[in-house]
Amino acid sequence: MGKDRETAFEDLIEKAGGCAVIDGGFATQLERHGAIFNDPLWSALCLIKDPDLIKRVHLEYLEAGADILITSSYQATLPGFLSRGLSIEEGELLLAKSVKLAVEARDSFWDSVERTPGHGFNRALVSASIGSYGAYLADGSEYSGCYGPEVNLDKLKDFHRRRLQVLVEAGPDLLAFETIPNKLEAKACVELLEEENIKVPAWICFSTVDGENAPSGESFEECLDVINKSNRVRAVGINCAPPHFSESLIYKFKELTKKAIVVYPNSGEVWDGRAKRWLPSKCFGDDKFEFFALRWRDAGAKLIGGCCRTSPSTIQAISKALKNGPAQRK
Ligand SMILES: C[S+](C)CC[C@H](N)C(=O)O
Ligand SMILES: N[C@@H](CCS)C(=O)O
Ligand SMILES: [Zn+2]
Repeated sequence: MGKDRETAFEDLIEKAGGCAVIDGGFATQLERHGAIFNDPLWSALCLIKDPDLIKRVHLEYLEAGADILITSSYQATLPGFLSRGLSIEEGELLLAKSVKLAVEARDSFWDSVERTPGHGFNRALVSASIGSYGAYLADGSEYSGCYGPEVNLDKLKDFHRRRLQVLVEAGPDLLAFETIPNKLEAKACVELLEEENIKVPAWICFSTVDGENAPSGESFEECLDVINKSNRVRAVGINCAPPHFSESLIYKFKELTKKAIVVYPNSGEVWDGRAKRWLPSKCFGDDKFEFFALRWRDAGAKLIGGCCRTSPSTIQAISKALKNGPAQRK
């Protein structure tokens, strides 16, 4: 990996004025366009059924001002694809395709704005999503951290290994481990990055349900201890948790790590893993995200975006708050 690629992450944060904007809920936006994910593959179904829609949603987030696109691979796994009758080769092609679609969207968007004076956009980076084991289980355990006694470190590493290799081979700028719910899985990710000699900069994000600890009940102090040992992890934070938890967690993480801090909360709604639906609960709108984004930046976050149930308009509100938004092209 060349020097430019190694520093692309830090360079982007600097170019963005000290705080880069991540995109918003990806599955959410696919669903708004009519995709249906009542399925163990959840949004990865779209990689099979409607890849053009994936590209369209990436473009919508770029238009909204996202500096970083997260790929559609959150729940795309080889065992998941195999259980649908696909071959290993077909599954690997779909994983690579998730990166390709985001890179194509980024490149075509950048081609279209690059020469417009004062456009206000940055050339976005593509972060390959690696959802937790709990996401694959599709039983809500990315929010409980309860993987059961038979799941050990080796099992988690085996689960993540081949997908990680295929995604890295496809050439993303970054890696996004998302909704990690316990220390064991954080350790598996860290060890895997080392064992596989992964040079692509990674972030690791935890979910939380109490706003203080990982969903497993383990403290972030012990979780971050594991992560701080790795130079391959460049940022750490929280995703898909209610936004009102973010500020105090940024302060907590600042005490626990020197790594860049990343937050991309959901809307505040709660996922019912059994019923596979979002429960109506306290929900924060775009105006609140605009307000919160400044507080998160002031608290020290370097990457800010949205997760489930947020949309391009949420990202536009965040971008407006953090950098006066991109010039509107419409
Ligand atoms: C981030 S959650 C809403 C993703 C969906 C979940 N893993 C499931 O399949 O039920
Ligand atoms: N990147 C995924 C995260 C789900 S928690 C998405 O936005 O759909
Ligand atoms: Zn989410």
